[in-house]
Amino acid sequence: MSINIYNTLTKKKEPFVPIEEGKVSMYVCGPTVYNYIHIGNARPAIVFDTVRRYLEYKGYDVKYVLNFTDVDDKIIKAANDLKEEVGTVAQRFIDAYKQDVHALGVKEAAHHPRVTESMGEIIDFIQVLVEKGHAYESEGDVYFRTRSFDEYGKLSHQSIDELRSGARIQVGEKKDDPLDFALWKQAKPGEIAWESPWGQGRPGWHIECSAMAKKYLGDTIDIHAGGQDLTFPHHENEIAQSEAANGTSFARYWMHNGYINIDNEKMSKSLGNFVLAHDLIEKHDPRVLRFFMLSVHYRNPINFSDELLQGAKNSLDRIVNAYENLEHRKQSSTDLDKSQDKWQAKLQDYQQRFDEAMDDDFNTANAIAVLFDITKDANIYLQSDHTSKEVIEAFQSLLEKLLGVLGVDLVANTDSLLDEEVEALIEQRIQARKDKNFALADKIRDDLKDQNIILEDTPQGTRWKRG
Ligand SMILES: Nc1ncnc2c1ncn2[C@@H]1O[C@H](COP(=O)(O)OP(=O)(O)OP(=O)(O)O)[C@@H](O)[C@H]1O
Ligand SMILES: [Zn+2]
Repeated sequence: MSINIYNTLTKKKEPFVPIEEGKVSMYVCGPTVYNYIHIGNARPAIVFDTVRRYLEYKGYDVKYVLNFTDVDDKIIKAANDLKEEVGTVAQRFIDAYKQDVHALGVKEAAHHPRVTESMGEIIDFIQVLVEKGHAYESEGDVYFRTRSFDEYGKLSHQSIDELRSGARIQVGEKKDDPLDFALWKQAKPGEIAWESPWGQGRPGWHIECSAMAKKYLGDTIDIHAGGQDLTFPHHENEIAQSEAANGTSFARYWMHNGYINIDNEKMSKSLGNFVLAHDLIEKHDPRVLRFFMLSVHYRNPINFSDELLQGAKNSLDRIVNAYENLEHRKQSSTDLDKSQDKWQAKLQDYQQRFDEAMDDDFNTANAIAVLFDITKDANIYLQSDHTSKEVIEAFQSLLEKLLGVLGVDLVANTDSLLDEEVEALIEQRIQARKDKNFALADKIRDDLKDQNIILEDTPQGTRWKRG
């Protein structure tokens, strides 16, 4: 059976057919890095990582790209408030993002493009739009001419007339039509800026994703994803820019996750009703947060509460306990068990049911229900007088494999080192080298690498970063 994906573009579940057999290109809109992420921001990171993991489990080679918006109004404001450089603030929160999502079991992306490192591609992209008559300069700004793109509104299923009736030109905007949007913004005095054919300025938000997706994944990508609030205007505008410039379809499947709410209101930085992922991870095993997110279908809203999180913890504990009981029982098990075939067949059936749930638009809630059934059966099996090592191992390896698809390790993840711990290890390594204990120095370097921490020895000393 094929994987069916709910496509926001068609409002239907459609069988997934990649552009190139066996390969999937996936672009996920990443964070604007001016603050720590809250658990709402963690939701797209976790659900689309799970989509990726399932595609990989099904044998696809997935190229996953997630961008960082490292210059925009909010970051500039944060930098001014903190009296720091924009780049310093952005780097701090990129590191924090990587640390948080790594702790949450999110696999590393193939590329993490940043706006400030993609200025050439962004300017070229805007130039093509200007040349093709889809964009115009106005007093140092450049705007996309929305009415030049006939299909504008197709993702959010709104007609251009409906959209226009609600739009107003804001003070300071120099555009012809209220629906036009900025591709390039002239710099205000003293603001961070880049040189362009239209003078000093910086890109608008939407254009970065069109330019970076093209650079890393080509004109047409398989899956484009993000939170539901990005559907309009961000993704609508990405489609307009990319299809107008490239003359071909931009993304075949558009996926959007639902919100994490608090008291039925969207968790957001601006409302101040947020729980930082970082704080939650310090108090709870990060696997619980991941498991909690996946216990609801990704398109449904989640109303966050401590009780729900506790419920997820109890559920995960049940699975982990069964796994550990299997481990204990393994030693006293023999190879002689006549019921072996029956259990092996049952386990195969469970895997099939898990796959069916995931094939149905990545229904992790139903997939987790299958994991509970396996757990229940494992407990029943453990009550038999005679248990077979092979059946025990089959139970364990199925649980490992299927939880692995959900990105949940059966063994607690202790590898999210704090900055101070990394620095202490680096000190130890420096000492080891002074002592000519190169074996220890290399071991520390390798251990850190396993934790996604890269060391760089420079004449000024050892620098480190999260990979
Ligand atoms: N409450 C939420 N539930 C689920 N996803 C969310 C929530 N808030 C933001 N997202 C998603 O998080 C990702 C990161 O977005 P970004 O850093 O731009 O956050 P944001 O939208 O500015 O957050 P906020 O709304 O808190 O200001 C986006 O895909 C966005 O759709
Ligand atoms: Zn985007």
